Formats: sequence, structure tokens, C-alpha cells
Amino acid sequence: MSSSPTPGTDGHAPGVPTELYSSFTNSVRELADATLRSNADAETLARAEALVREVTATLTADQIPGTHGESCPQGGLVGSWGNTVVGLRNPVAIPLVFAYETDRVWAEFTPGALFEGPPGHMHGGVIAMFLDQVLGELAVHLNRPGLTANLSVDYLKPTKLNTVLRIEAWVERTEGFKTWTTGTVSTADGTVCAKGTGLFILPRFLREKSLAEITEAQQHDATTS
Ligand SMILES: CCCCC/C=C\C/C=C\C/C=C\C/C=C/CCCC(=O)SCCNC(=O)CCNC(=O)[C@H](O)C(C)(C)COP(=O)(O)OP(=O)(O)OC[C@H]1O[C@@H](n2cnc3c(N)ncnc32)[C@H](O)[C@@H]1OP(=O)(O)O
Repeated sequence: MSSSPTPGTDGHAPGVPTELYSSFTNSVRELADATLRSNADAETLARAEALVREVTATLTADQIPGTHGESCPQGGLVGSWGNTVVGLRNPVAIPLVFAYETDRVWAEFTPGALFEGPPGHMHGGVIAMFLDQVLGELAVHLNRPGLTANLSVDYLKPTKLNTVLRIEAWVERTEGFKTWTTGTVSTADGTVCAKGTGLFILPRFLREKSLAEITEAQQHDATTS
């Protein structure tokens, strides 16, 4: 079975619109939730497994090597397709869709059973991962991209699954190539469930580059801002 060396110049396989990637990936997210919560009997599960394995074989017949970030080092839409929190083509992502304001980034989302830690509640590691993303998105949004050097989370209340949550971030302070951002995960009534702070540092090898070069190097989807 062949594997394509890289996607086309815009990252799409011939004739595939972004909407199809998006709707297909959503269908796989639904499959993951169905897999987790199905009460199907043994015969039904065995039939479903055969079908899923057939679909998997169809998809793996033609794949990019490695990751989307590696295949599209210039970043942009395709580079962010694989991101585990916001990736349009990543079935593991929710995906979060951020709104960008002058000094703030936020998103609303409703995590389901796939994100469980304590019974009925969101896993703390997943909360930290989502906070990392929103804190880093803000740094990028402010044209101060960086890698997470430090992330600290206070878990203030258990975070219920299957309720609308708001995640947002704002900047705390900046110093040269360092950016400290703070963010929260809260419920619709404003209760803060978790609060995180992050330090984002532009890596040494990028510090000498221009902002335009850095923007190209980062794996950020400029089209979402
Ligand atoms: C692979 C390259 C990609 C390049 C892209 C660049 C930026 C854009 C990135 C992402 C944007 C995309 C979407 C945004 C949302 C995403 C959020 C998720 C982000 C992540 O998921 S990201 C993965 C996890 N993250 C890492 O994988 C980092 C591993 N790590 C390193 O890559 C280095 O460790 C680094 C770069 C952190 C520093 O390395 P370095 O060589 O530049 O630092 P250096 O030693 O020169 O120190 C310079 C000054 O920073 C101080 N300093 C250093 N480290 C510190 C620390 N931990 N705490 C407090 N202060 C610290 C020193 O004390 C000194 O301070 P002073 O100048 O005052 O003396």
C-alpha cells in the first residue's frame, strides 16, 4: 500500500474540501463516544469491530507519513489539523474553537464521557491540556508565540461533564521573549472550576528571527484568528 509523501500544496488530497474532513472527523468522534457507551451485545460488537477494521484498512491505504505538523512545516491551517485540542482532523480533539478579542481568547465547549476522570467529571490532565492550549493561543494571538516552559493549575471545583464550560485566557505580564498568561475554566453561572497560569518562551533558535519568520514556523492556524 502506498503512502503519499506530503499533502498537496494546500494540504488537501485531490478534491477533498475542508468541510468533508471536518464532518468525517466529527463522525469518528461520535464513533468514539458510541464505542465508549454502547450497550450492544457480543454479536453486534463483533460485527461493528469488523466494519471498523474495514474502514481503518481503507483509510490507512493512503496516508501522510508522520504528523500534519511535520508534513506542513509552514504551519497554517494544515499544520494545526493534528493539534490534540483544536485539530480539525484530529478525532481526539473536541475541537475547541476559539474567539479572539483584543487581549483575550475564549471558547465554549461541552465535554462528554470521553473526557472523564472522577465519575461524571472532567479529567484533571485534560483540563490542564485545554488550559495549556488557550494560554498558548493567547500568546500567539498577541504576536508573542512561545513554547510552554511552565504550566501551573489550581483545581478549585470538580468540573462536571455534559455541561457548557467556558475557557478563557488573558495576559498577566510580558518580559522580552517571555509571556505569562492566566486562564480559567468556568461554568455558565460563572463558577471557576480551574485556574491556570503559563509561561511561554520563544525558543532560543527562534529569537533571532523576524516575527514573520516565527509566524511561519509556529504550528498556528492563522485562519481561526
Ligand atoms: C519545536 C519548535 C516550534 C517552534 C514554534 C514556536 C512557538 C509557537 C508554539 C506554539 C504555538 C501554537 C499554538 C499555541 C497553542 C499551543 C499551546 C501548547 C504549547 C505546547 O504544548 S509547547 C510543548 C511543551 N513545551 C515544550 O516542549 C518546551 C520544552 N522546553 C524548551 O524547548 C525550552 O526549555 C524553552 C524553549 C522553554 C526554553 O529554552 P531556551 O533555550 O529558549 O531557554 P534559555 O535556557 O535560553 O533561557 C531563556 C530564559 O528563560 C528562562 N527559562 C527557561 N526555561 C524556564 C522555565 N521552565 N521556567 C522559568 N524560566 C525558564 C531562563 O531562566 C532564561 O531567563 P533569563 O533570560 O531571565 O536568564
